[in-house]
Amino acid sequence: MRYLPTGAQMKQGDQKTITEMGMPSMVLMERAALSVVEMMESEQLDLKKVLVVCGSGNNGGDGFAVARLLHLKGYAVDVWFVGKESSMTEETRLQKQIAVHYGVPVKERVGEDCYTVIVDAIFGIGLSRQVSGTYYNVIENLNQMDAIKVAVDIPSGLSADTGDVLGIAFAADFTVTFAFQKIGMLFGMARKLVGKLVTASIGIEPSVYDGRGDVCYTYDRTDLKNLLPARDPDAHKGNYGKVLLIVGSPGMAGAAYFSAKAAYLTGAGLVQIYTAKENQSNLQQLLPEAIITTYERYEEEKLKELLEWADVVGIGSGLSMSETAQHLLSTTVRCAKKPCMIDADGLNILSKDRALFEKLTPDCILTPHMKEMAGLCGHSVKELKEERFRYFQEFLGSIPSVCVMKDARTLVGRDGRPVYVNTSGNQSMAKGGAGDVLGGMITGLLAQKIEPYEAGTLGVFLHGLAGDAAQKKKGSYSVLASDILDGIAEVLTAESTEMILREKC
Ligand SMILES: NC(=O)C1=CN([C@@H]2O[C@H](COP(=O)(O)OP(=O)(O)OC[C@H]3O[C@@H](n4cnc5c(N)ncnc54)[C@H](O)[C@@H]3O)[C@@H](O)[C@H]2O)[C@@H](O)CC1
Ligand SMILES: Nc1ncnc2c1ncn2[C@@H]1O[C@H](COP(=O)(O)OP(=O)(O)O)[C@@H](O)[C@H]1O
Ligand SMILES: [K+]
Repeated sequence: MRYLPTGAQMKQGDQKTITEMGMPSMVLMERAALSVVEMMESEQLDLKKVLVVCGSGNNGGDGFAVARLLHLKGYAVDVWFVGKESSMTEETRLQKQIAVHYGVPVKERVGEDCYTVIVDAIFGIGLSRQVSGTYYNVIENLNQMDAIKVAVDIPSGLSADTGDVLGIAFAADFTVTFAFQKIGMLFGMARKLVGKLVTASIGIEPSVYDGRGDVCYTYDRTDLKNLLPARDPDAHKGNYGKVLLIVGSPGMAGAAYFSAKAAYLTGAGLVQIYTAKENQSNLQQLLPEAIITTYERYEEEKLKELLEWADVVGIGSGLSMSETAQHLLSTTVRCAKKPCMIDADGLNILSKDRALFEKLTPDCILTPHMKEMAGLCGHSVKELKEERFRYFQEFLGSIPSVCVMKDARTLVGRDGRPVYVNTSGNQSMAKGGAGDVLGGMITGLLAQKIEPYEAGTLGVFLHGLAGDAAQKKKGSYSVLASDILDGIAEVLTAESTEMILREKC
């Protein structure tokens, strides 16, 4: 698990380390600078002539320290100080003095010199407003220079909170960020402007955020072993849950297939699909492992019997917005009284039926993509993209359920729990059927008695890993939902092989 702080939260982490651990600010800065130099050397950058551009804040202080360390290693370095003397922090003033004492040339302007590497230490997480005036011109100028570009902590001009470009931003080839990747680096233009990212440990420990519900987090592959439910050698299929999937409509057998197969591949014990009669023979051939039950019209008693049978329910993928679909959803939400994943058309129906929306329970998990989310919360997709955290939190405050807001960076949350930000997955997954697979996976995890919030975070993470495995085989263009299904098996096979090896050791 890895925290993803905002700029302000990172500052609190710095301060806590300084005041509570007694770690001097100058030591943190030295370690930050050392990590930048280490990256530049290990990446074998051409350090023939380096320009370090420093602002007046502590980001500039890091820059002066980087320049001094490079100078002492014998590299030719110039510092271009573009900040204001009057607004320098105490640490930066000190770093500037030290650099000057060691003989580092500090310039007020740069002329025609050619540099092989440019280090950007103008603004870090303290950027608080639009970049304008001289700073704008400097960054514009640096972006036009023909050199390898290295950003200290975050490219200057990028918001550490949103990834927005505040006027203009340094376009880095490499960024060395300190202690934690900042949340903004995952969104918007940041993904293009950060370049290759190195997260350097400088003495600020993750424990600075322990117990805080407001700091977002993500998972890495190494977390998987602690997240997956154990498989008991004495188990029978009943141990891993009975899944009822109310999915698919005439012409939408695929959604039923993808979600049911995904539930099985993720570990569910038994999967029953309740779908339109027209899909029966197709589904029986596609997935003989599933029980297929069908309807021609809405039958309340039959549905209630199936809801009684199930341990968990998944509803909505490819369901359509027909009257039958509306009855199916309404009865499920009102009567299921068990964990229930609601996807796709289930969500579209919910956004039009506010009385039903009010019946959502803590056992429900909604999986809207941005357009479905717009329908549910009443904000446009544009607004959601611009202020995704604000509207997501607002929505969580209005429901007792878990919400998985799907996008290139999917968010998972529940009111009162921290927001999970997914960092697995890739652009090859922007294809029809990928969401059906996710819905099935989450339902499969619910069936294994994982709580809805954890089923959401783990399901989304695993789904992305499965997409990454698919992309390795099929590239960024040709991945189909069925390749993501294969990816689930690949990821879980690798993980269970490791589990077996660990048990034997
Ligand atoms: N002890 C610490 O606090 C540590 C800080 N570190 C570095 O310090 C950075 C944060 O330092 P600061 O909080 O001093 O902030 P910054 O160095 O990011 O810059 C803030 C300064 O820029 C000004 N400013 C903000 N936006 C502006 C704009 N658009 N136009 C003009 N001026 C603007 C602010 O008024 C302030 O003077 C981190 O990113 C990191 O590089 C690291 O050395 C680790 C330890
Ligand atoms: N660029 C991307 N990067 C990472 N994940 C992606 C990307 N594009 C799509 N996905 C994932 O693929 C899934 C698509 O879901 P959805 O839009 O509901 O698809 P469908 O309804 O066609 O099945 C979501 O889980 C989303 O997070
Ligand atoms: K910077």
